[in-house]
Amino acid sequence: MDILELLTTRRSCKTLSAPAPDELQLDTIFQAATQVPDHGDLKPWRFVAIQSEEGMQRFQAALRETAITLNMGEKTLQKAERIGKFAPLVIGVIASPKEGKPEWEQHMSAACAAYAIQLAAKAQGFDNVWITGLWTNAPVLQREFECTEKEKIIGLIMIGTAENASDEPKNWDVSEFVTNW
Ligand SMILES: Cc1cc2nc3c(=O)[nH]c(=O)nc-3n(C[C@H](O)[C@H](O)[C@H](O)COP(=O)(O)O)c2cc1C
Repeated sequence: MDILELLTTRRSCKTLSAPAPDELQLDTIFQAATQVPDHGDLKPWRFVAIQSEEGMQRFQAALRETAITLNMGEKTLQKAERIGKFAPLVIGVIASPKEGKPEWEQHMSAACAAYAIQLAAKAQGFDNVWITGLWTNAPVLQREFECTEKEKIIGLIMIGTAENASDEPKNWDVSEFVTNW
């Protein structure tokens, strides 16, 4: 896919099934993720790739535990089950700030890595969506991802093959967002 076409038409997808990227495609995704702007070359990110049966079970158990611990009722528990089976590949993106540059800059860099994951997956024919919510904020997944106090899970990128056609590109009138000097 042409890169400008990708950038100007990309949409998220929330109905994902197998296949997921293979090992080589996944490696390309991580090459893209680590090619992002990075002030001070601090590499303020790390990733957890969840795709094995055992990994998926661990992920599902963490979501279930989150819903139970937060005591948010049956609906949340059902949501946990749904998200646990959402996609054949989940990449947890963790902002991992280092000493040397402002923390907010490093979080931005990690966010760029998350977006690069989305783009590199899409460029190889795989749809995806970036989610967060109570799952990434609650302590259970932070414990499972072995996050330090400074680290933050900034996204779960759910990746797979779209079950439905992509949504239309947004085609905004960009003058709404742009001031010309
Ligand atoms: C940091 C971040 C967190 C997000 N968290 C969620 C989420 O928890 N649940 C959700 O449905 N969408 C979430 N989204 C939005 C989706 O990833 C997606 O952008 C949205 O559904 C719009 O689709 P589009 O990307 O095709 O415009 C999040 C986006 C970002 C950037």
